Amino acid sequence: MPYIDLKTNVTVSEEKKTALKSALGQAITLLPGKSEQWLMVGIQPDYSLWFQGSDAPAAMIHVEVLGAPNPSAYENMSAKLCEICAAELRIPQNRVYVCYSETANWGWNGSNF
Ligand SMILES: O=C(O)c1cc2cc(O)c(O)cc2[nH]1
Repeated sequence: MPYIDLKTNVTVSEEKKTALKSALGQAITLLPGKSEQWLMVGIQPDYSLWFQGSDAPAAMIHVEVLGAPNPSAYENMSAKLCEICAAELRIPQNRVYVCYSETANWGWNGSNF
């Protein structure tokens, strides 16, 4: 049950949101045991976001996962997420932060995994 929350100061069309959702659904498979089947995605366009004092196109991505994937998987995931931001949103890869959170306690459908 991963969750990806993408905030960006770029405007994102509905069509592009769908493309992003699908790309993120593929990207999550880079983390062993994770898949789009349990993935929740949030996309927040037009977000007030500054990086290095500039509001040029940028993105902040939070990836939350149950458990603790191998750190090398996070390397691959960061590369892919930055590629997606560049390809889909025209955001330079050096204006994208990716932050990972791991938790042992995750609720769904009235109880915890
Ligand atoms: O995506 C995961 O991390 C995930 C999905 C899933 C489904 C399930 O029934 C479990 O007991 C654990 C679990 N983890």
